[in-house]
Amino acid sequence: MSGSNKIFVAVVGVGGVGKAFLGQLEHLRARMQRQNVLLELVLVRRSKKQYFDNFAPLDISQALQNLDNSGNAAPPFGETVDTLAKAPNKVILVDNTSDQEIAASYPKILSKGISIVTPNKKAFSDTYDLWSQIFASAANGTGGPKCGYVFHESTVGAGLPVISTLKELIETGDEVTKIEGVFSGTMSFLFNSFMPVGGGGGKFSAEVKKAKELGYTEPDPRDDLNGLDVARKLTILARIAGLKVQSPTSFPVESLIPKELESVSSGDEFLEKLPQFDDQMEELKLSAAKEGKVVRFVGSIDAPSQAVRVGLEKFDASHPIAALKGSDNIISFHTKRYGSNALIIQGAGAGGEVTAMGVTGDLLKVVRLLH
Ligand SMILES: NC(=O)C1=CN([C@@H]2O[C@H](COP(=O)(O)OP(=O)(O)OC[C@H]3O[C@@H](n4cnc5c(N)ncnc54)[C@H](OP(=O)(O)O)[C@@H]3O)[C@@H](O)[C@H]2O)C=CC1
Ligand SMILES: N[C@@H](CC=O)C(=O)O
Ligand code: NA
Repeated sequence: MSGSNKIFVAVVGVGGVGKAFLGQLEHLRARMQRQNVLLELVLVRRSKKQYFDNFAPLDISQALQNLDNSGNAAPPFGETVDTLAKAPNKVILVDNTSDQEIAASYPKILSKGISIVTPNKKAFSDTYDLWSQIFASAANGTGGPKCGYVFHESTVGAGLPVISTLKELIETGDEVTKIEGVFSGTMSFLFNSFMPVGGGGGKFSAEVKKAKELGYTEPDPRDDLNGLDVARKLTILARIAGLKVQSPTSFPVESLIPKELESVSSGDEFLEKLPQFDDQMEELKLSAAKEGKVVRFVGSIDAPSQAVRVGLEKFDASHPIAALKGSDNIISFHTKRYGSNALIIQGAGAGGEVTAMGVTGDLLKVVRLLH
């Protein structure tokens, strides 16, 4: 197989999503090989360790053991990027972390010709300036053919085709007037299980622990409960829709973090103390039940007024949002073309495998663009 048919893959972050991604990479590698494209895993990295053997291909099924047993202390991330930029083949960097510093270096990575696929929301929902720099440095932005490509489907709705759908609506000339729905797998799971239609449900704090165990929450679940994870997703969608949203804190975001726990120092301490506030959530449940309703955590973007909001809302039991199950997201695109019947996307919005699917799908898009 000629060198030009070879593409190097470097994986940073091997938690819930990263592990599932490695499994899917193995499957994709076998498929691509039949099409004469060789995907070679050449680097794996976690927070403190890195395994890299001068671009020698790693056995994907052994990569995690190699990292943990034979990996070296991770060098500064910038050094790793400089090494990857010298690769004899095209490189795709898969960022499966939620690291802000890695996210901030995307423009530099792309301008060195390295492509990026990622579920990390940080870069795309930070300042508008960083957003502009990323797409000014990307071959699928305005950066030119020597730059890398960037795709981030799993930053909204995990593997659900939310970003690709919104882009296609816009690129084919539709006018998006409103985007609304449930954008968090964690929040969906919490309210569906703590406040199900018809009554009952577990303690709120116990459901938060379950959501973490199921791999739905951010590494620190406070990033879900403070509404910021949903605010980041809405910032990303609003920007794709053409709104110059400056940051995920530039519009109203309702937090579910009890005032008394705002200053606790760690996620573990937060989870330990959260049961003390279950009564407050029970009150919320009872007051909605008195009106025959349930509460859900939703978000919306109104394009004409440029209004974005994130928070709790009450719904009748018959509403599709009230009837969601598990970690399901539901996202409605109201557009000129779709008229009074919105285009609706629904399905699991969190979890390792479904999130990795969006990342692997993005990797495939880059592979096709590079060939
Ligand atoms: N889980 C989900 O359902 C979804 C997640 N996402 C996004 O996917 C990303 C990963 O989530 P998830 O897998 O659940 O998170 P995890 O906490 O399970 O895994 C994070 C991984 O990133 C590694 N990591 C953290 N910081 C660094 C760093 N500076 N350098 C190298 N590696 C680092 C961690 O290292 P170590 O192993 O050493 O701790 C770990 O392997 C996040 O951005 C999240 O927002 C998006 C959609 C859905
Ligand atoms: N924590 C997030 C993970 C996916 O983006 C969520 O619960 O939706
Ligand atoms: Na998605």
